[in-house]
Amino acid sequence: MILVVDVGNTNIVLGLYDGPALKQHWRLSTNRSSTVDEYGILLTNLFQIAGVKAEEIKGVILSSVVPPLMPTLEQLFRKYAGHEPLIVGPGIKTGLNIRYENPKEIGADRIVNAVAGLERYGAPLVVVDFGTATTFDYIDPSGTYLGGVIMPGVGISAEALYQRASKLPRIELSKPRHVIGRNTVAAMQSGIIYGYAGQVDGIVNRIRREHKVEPKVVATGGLARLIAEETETIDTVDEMLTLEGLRIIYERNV
Ligand SMILES: Nc1ncnc2c1ncn2[C@@H]1O[C@H](COP(=O)(O)OP(=O)(O)O)[C@@H](O)[C@H]1O
Ligand SMILES: CC(C)(COP(=O)(O)O)[C@@H](O)C(=O)NCCC(=O)O
Ligand SMILES: [K+]
Repeated sequence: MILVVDVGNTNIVLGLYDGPALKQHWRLSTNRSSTVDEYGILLTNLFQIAGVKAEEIKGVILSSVVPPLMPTLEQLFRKYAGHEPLIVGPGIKTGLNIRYENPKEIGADRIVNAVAGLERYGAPLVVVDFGTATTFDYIDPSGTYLGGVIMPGVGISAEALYQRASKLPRIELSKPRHVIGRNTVAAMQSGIIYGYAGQVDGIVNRIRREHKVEPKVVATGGLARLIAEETETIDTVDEMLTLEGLRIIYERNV
């Protein structure tokens, strides 16, 4: 079995693959101050609950967009999973042809999503990842990664309203029944959810026009399902896309 790990700004998602089959997956919060042993306790408990022995793990692959956590995580997998993790970054074979001005600048999660997306859905393709930030990645009809769009995430957008306007509360990210809110919370939920869906459709339609393509559009990330239901342009939600990409990249490097 191999352990795949995606470190985002909000969550660390782990998956355990037996060949191509995802056996288990877990979500931890990304805590920049947790120690190796604190994460180690979590990992050990998760393995124990799932009935997995550390010896069964043949390798670990890690993608991260949180550089300060890297030393802790590298040590974590050395100490608690018995492996030096393969890190998605310079020197690794992804099989993806990239045309970003500076490929080193792209978040590893975006590369991983593009690899899995291309493998599963083909090109042309847009992958939308609803994480702390929302990212769009565009792969042209020839299968080349061209770049994309980064916008404030759904959670960040809601948080900004609460932080900056005295009378606006923190809200639950759920769909209101109507677009016209008749109280503050419903009005804010409408703005965030329906507004966000409109932004996503706006970006995808702009990509279509600028590139004269009809790409397949796949969404992933913590909040994908909530928003995708309200959009007109997202075709599929694939929650495990990032984990799948990590598994594919691992196999391309062993
Ligand atoms: N299964 C879930 N259901 C609902 N919300 C979720 C779920 N997982 C994550 N979220 C929320 O989605 C947001 C983005 O999460 P995630 O995709 O893990 O971000 P990142 O990759 O940046 O760490 C966060 O606000 C998180 O609380
Ligand atoms: C855009 C991101 C912050 C998204 O991260 P996430 O929301 O998954 O935590 C991350 O992919 C990142 O830090 N990217 C570097 C800039 C770039 O991709 O060009
Ligand atoms: K992510």
